[in-house]
Parts: sequence; structure tokens; C-alpha cells
Amino acid sequence: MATADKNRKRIVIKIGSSSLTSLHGEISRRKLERLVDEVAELKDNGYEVLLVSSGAVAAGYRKLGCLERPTTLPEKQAAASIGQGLLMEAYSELFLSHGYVASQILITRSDFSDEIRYNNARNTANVLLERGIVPIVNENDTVTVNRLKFGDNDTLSAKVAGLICADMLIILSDIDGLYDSDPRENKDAKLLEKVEEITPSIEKAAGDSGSSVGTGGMKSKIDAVKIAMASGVPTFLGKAGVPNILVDAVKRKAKGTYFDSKTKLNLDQKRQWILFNSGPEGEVILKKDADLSQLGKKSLLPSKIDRVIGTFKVGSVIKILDYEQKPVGLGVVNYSSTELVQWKKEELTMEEYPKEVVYNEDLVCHIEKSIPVSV
Ligand SMILES: Nc1ncnc2c1ncn2[C@@H]1O[C@H](COP(=O)(O)OP(=O)(O)O)[C@@H](O)[C@H]1O
Ligand SMILES: N[C@@H](CCC(=O)OP(=O)(O)O)C(=O)O
Repeated sequence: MATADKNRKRIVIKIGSSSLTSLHGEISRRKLERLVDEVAELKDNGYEVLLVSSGAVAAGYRKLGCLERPTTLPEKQAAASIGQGLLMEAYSELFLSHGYVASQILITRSDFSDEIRYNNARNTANVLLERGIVPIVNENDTVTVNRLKFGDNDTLSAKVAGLICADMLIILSDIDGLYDSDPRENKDAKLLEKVEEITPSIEKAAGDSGSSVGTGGMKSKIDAVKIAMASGVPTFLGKAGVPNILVDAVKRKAKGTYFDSKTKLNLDQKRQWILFNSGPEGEVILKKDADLSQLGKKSLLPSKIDRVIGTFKVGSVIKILDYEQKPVGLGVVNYSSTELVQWKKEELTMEEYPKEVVYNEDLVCHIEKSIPVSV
């Protein structure tokens, strides 16, 4: 996908809590320094870099008076409130020592489910990147509620990489890539150097748990990779702290796992927003004879709708279900649920409907089962 300045490659780097902390779960200055040195080297080589950094909770919990990383949401939020400032202070100082300015962007899931705020976030990031700043993104932990959290920064980093049309997403973790089974449980686990498709066996290999300081584990990294792949962003997963890992990763020489989509879904930004961020509000069920092969080629016509479920307004994102209620698409609807229900009752003819139910350009369809949808 194209970036704003074609000559400058755009890289998003995600670093997890476990790669920024000491054995006791507190932020390690040495690890932070090493990361910033490497990011600065990429900047020196002409790359635009956006960093998605975890670590707010880790940086703050001791000062909150907790002996260990807290587990309750209010305590984590309070720790993040202390730690985020400290983390940014350290990043700003370290980047300045290389002659680069760092900036902070805090995002919640609800910022991304609002299309206007989503687009604003892109505009802000674009200005910062084009002016040589290093934006540092984290979830706005202090205000998010469990139900509406990204929860882990892996998913957030993939959504941000799609948002700014990154040329590459680099996920740095405490492990040197994806293995064919959890290396903690199987010492013979093998590193997968190249992955073109997230198959069920890869999902199984990733399991579901992470380390004691990270929240995501390998599962959330694979979910993130699916989003990045669908958005056309090649992704690398490797170990933080390995010398030259960032420069080598962009040259495709680093040890780790490279994820390159074979299917090239390359969703445009509107469709990325619909699929990964919008949060559908209602559903329409298609008629039995609706030709599903036309979905995605043409706009969705009122005559294809059998039933309307739930309440939605003009401009909401709705799920499109086939006759057997299997999801076949998502799209921005041009009518409210009240209008659609009423008009169906009145048996309006096609000519009496002023427009299609969902325009083709506002519709994502044939959603591969493997892609996590924002529902
Ligand atoms: N198939 C797998 N390949 C690699 N790591 C795995 C796999 N399954 C589980 N893991 C575990 O996932 C951990 C990385 O996740 P996590 O601790 O959340 O990292 P981070 O803090 O970097 O987000 C690894 O340390 C590893 O123990
Ligand atoms: N937003 C949280 C990060 C959540 C988290 O732990 O993420 P990760 O380490 O990437 O699994 C923080 O800054 O502490």
C-alpha cells in the first residue's frame, strides 16, 4: 500500500511489556535505551517510525504502592496513570539524545469505532510522521473499561499499521518468533520462518496464554497478524534486544517469523474501519434466492432483504446474514431499521426506494473465517 511520501518507508514497531521490564516486572532503563538506539538507527536510515509501546502499568505500579503488577482493573488503571507519564518522559529524553522528538498518542477502542475520530487519528499520525517525529502509541488505559478495551497492544498495533498504511509491522516480543508449538511446553518446538496464511494449526500452536507481565500472549499476536495481513501490511515477529533486530527485520535478514499474505486482501481504509473497528449495530437477513456471488460486486438492493433484526440508524454498520443466518458481510446502511421494516410491510417496489441498502464501496464481504471481526 502507498504511504504519503513514496520515498520514505513507514514502519510500525510494537514492543510488549515483557520486553521492556526487568525480572521483577519493572521498566528496565537499559532495555528502553537499547530499543530507542535501534529505532533511531532506522530513523537515521530515512524510515518513518511509529512505536506502539506497552509498559505504562509496569512503569507505575511500584509508585502506586503495589509490590507486584496489579491484577484488578482500577489498580492497573491507576498504575498506568502514573506509569504512562514516566514512560513518555524516559522515551522523550532518550529520543532527544539522538536528535528526535517523541510524541504521545493514547487511543481507546471507542476512538476507533467512531469513523471521524479514526480518520482524525490518521491525520494526526500522518503530520507527525511526515515531520520526522516518533509517535508513541499506547492504549488509553486510565479511561477504558474492560468491555471496550483493545486489551493488548498487539491488536492495536495492527490496526494502527493499517490506519497509516505502514510498509511493515514489527512485533517485538520475549520470543524469537512463532513456533509450531508453545516452546515453554515443548523443547523440540520449531521456529516458523515464513507464514503465508493463518491456518487452524497455526492458531492451535499459538494457544492462548502469555507471560506474567504481558497480556496478549501468542494468540493475540496471531490475531494482530490477521488484521495486518488483511490490511496489506507484511509483519515480522522477533525477539526484542537482539542486536540490530530492527534494521535486519526491514532488510528481511533477522531471525524470526515473517508473515506475508498470500491472498492479498488489501482492504482499503474504509473497509478496514468497517471490518475491524466499527462495531455493527444490527442485522439484515438475505432472501433464500439472493445470489451471494454478486455480494461485493454490486450494491445490496432492498429486494434482496428478507428480514431486519435489531435497531439501527442511517450510517450504522450492519451485519449481512445469508438465509441460514451465517454472516456473509458487513456494510454501512443507507436506511434506518424502522424505514426498512416499514417499507417492507408496505411492499414498496424497487423504484420507490430512493437508493440501495448498502453501497458496494461501503461493503466488506466474503469475510474469511480466519479474520477476527470487530463484533
Ligand atoms: N507457538 C508459540 N510460539 C512462540 N511463543 C509462544 C507460542 N505459544 C505460546 N507462546 C508464548 O507467548 C509468549 C509471548 O507473549 P507475551 O508474553 O504476551 O509477550 P509480549 O509481552 O511481548 O506481548 C512467549 O514468551 C511464549 O512463551
Ligand atoms: N497498555 C498496557 C499494555 C498492556 C499489555 O501488557 O500489553 P502487552 O505487553 O503488549 O501484552 C500498558 O501500557 O501497561
